[in-house]
Amino acid sequence: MTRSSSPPLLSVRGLDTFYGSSQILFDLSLEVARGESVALLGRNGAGKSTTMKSIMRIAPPRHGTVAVAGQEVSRLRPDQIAHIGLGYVPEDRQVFKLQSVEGNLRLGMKKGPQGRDDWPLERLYELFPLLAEARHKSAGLLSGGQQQMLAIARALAGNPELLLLDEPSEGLAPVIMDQIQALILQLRAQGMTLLVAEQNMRFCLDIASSVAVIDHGSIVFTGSLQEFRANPEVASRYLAV
Ligand SMILES: Nc1ncnc2c1ncn2[C@@H]1O[C@H](COP(=O)(O)OP(=O)(O)OP(=O)(O)O)[C@@H](O)[C@H]1O
Repeated sequence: MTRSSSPPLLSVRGLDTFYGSSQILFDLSLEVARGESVALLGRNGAGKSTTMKSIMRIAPPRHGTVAVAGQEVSRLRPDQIAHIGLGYVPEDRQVFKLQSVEGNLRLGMKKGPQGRDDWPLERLYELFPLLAEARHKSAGLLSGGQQQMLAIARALAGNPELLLLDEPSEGLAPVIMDQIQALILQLRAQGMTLLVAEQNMRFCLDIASSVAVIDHGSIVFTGSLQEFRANPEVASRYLAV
C-alpha cells in the first residue's frame, strides 16, 4: 500500500502461523506506510488477533518475515524488539489492575527508536484528560472505556512509531466508542501510523486511510478507503454487514 520508494514502516511477508497443528494464517502479507492508518477488517475468527500477535512475535510465525522500517524483526533479540517502535494494545487491554493509572503509564515508559522521548506524562495527560483526573486510582476500578484509553496511553508511553490496536471498540458503549474514535483521529492528526484490527466496520472506516480485509487467515482485499468504498461486494462477501 506504500507509494513511496523508502521501505514501508511495516512490511509483513508470507506469514504462516500455527497454533499447535492448526494453521491460522496462510501466506499473509501486509504493508503499512509511514503516516497511514490501515484498518484490518475481518469477521470473528478470521485471524486479525493472530496477525497482530504474529507481528509482535507473541505468536511467532512458522514462515514469513516482518520488517519495521526495513529492519527484519525476527533477526532481533527481544530487548531490541522492545525499542524498534511498535506499540501494541491487545484485545483484552491487559492493564495492571492493582497498579494506579500513573503506575501503569510509568511501567509503559521507554525510549523509542533513536532514543525518541516524545510522550512525557504531561503530553499523555493532555491527550487523555480523564486519565489525568484518575491518575491515583487503581486501574482495576476504571470503566472499560477508561481502561482502553489507559492501554492506548501506556502503549504511547513507549514512544512507538506504529501503533497496533486490536479491536479497540470491543465491548464499549457507542458513546465511549465515539470518544476512542476521536482519540485515534487526534493521534492520526499528530502523525501516528496505525494498524487497527476491527470487526466493527463503521468504527474503523472513519479512522482509516487504507483497508485490508482478512478471511480465513488470508488477505483477500487491500486498497485505499476510496477503493474499498467503491467495491461494496468486498464488505458483503467477507464482512458481517
Ligand atoms: N491460542 C489459540 N489456540 C488455538 N486456536 C486459537 C488460539 N487463538 C485463536 N485461535 C483460533 O484461531 C482463529 C483465528 O483467531 P483470531 O483470534 O486471530 O481471530 P480474530 O479475527 O481476531 O477474531 P476475534 O474477533 O474473535 O478476536 C480462530 O479460529 C480461533 O479459534
